[in-house]
Amino acid sequence: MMTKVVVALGGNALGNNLKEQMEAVKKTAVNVVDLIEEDYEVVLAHGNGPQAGMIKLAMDEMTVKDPKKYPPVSLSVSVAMSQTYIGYDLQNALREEMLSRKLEKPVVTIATQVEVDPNDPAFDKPTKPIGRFMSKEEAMQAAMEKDIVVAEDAGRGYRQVVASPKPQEIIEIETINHLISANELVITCGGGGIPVIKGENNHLQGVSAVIDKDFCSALLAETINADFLIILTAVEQVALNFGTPEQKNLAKVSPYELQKYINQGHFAPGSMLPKVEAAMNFVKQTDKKALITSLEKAKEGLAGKTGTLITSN
Ligand SMILES: Nc1ncnc2c1ncn2[C@@H]1O[C@H](COP(=O)(O)OP(=O)(O)O)[C@@H](O)[C@H]1O
Ligand SMILES: NC(=O)OP(=O)(O)O
Repeated sequence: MMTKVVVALGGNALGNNLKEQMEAVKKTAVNVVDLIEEDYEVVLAHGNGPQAGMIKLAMDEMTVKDPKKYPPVSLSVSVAMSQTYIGYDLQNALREEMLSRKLEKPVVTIATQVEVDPNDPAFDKPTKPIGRFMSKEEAMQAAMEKDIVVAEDAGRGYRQVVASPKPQEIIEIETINHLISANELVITCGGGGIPVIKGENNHLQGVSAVIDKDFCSALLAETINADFLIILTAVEQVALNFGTPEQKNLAKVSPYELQKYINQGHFAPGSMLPKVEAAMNFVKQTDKKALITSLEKAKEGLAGKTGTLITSN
């Protein structure tokens, strides 16, 4: 039996704009195809914060200029656009990398909708950073002029923040399972999925939110019965006292210990916190393993040589 792994790609795997993304996905493809060559059954998910924010901002600016010609585009549609645009680049880079290694594996991006609870308290408190980073002054001006909420993002500058409800159910799960069984490389749950609520007559209504891709990847991993959830980001290991002289990297940690470290405030909200919470919840729910490491170290991490392994054993 192959080991099934859900790989969640972070911002550094995709870059912040079209040009950066085109370059970044080439390196991402090399690292992902390395795992496929090692006989892992890989299912890919990815973030979309910079991209969804960029698309929404561009659409809003057009609407302000000429609302008749350019009617407003909702955030859920911007998320849908970001899924396809990122999936398109990733899909192409993966296809090219696999063919260069004589691997014949079809690769497909699924426009994935994810149900959220309309009563999720997250709708009343925007926390998810999207779009580009701004200075404090720029952010305050944007908040006044564009009717958006802004907040400081983990010590890295200011960004727009939007509601981020928890993912409840992946609508296209049957298709995802079907394509995995058919040995396809599936890209799904991009940007945490298009957030929808169930309406009347089977209608799925998009809602104004961006789901956290780490939580959605954990739900995906649990739902498809994955053996491993791998969250790839810009750091090789999760750390205590991150960025201080007392920094201590974690190699192996139990959900119980992680909860203790979360309570002690070691992980920045909006950056490392959702990753450790998603990994911890997956391990608690399934008794399987999760790994947090960098894109470049994914293969070594799976071989137990680096990264932060979250396991109950
Ligand atoms: N305790 C911590 N240990 C390691 N990294 C941390 C910690 N707290 C915050 N970080 C920061 O969180 C970043 C990952 O979050 P982010 O960049 O938002 O994720 P993504 O890769 O999904 O875009 C790391 O690159 C690091 O700078
Ligand atoms: N949707 C989401 O979590 O995107 P980022 O990983 O880019 O923040």
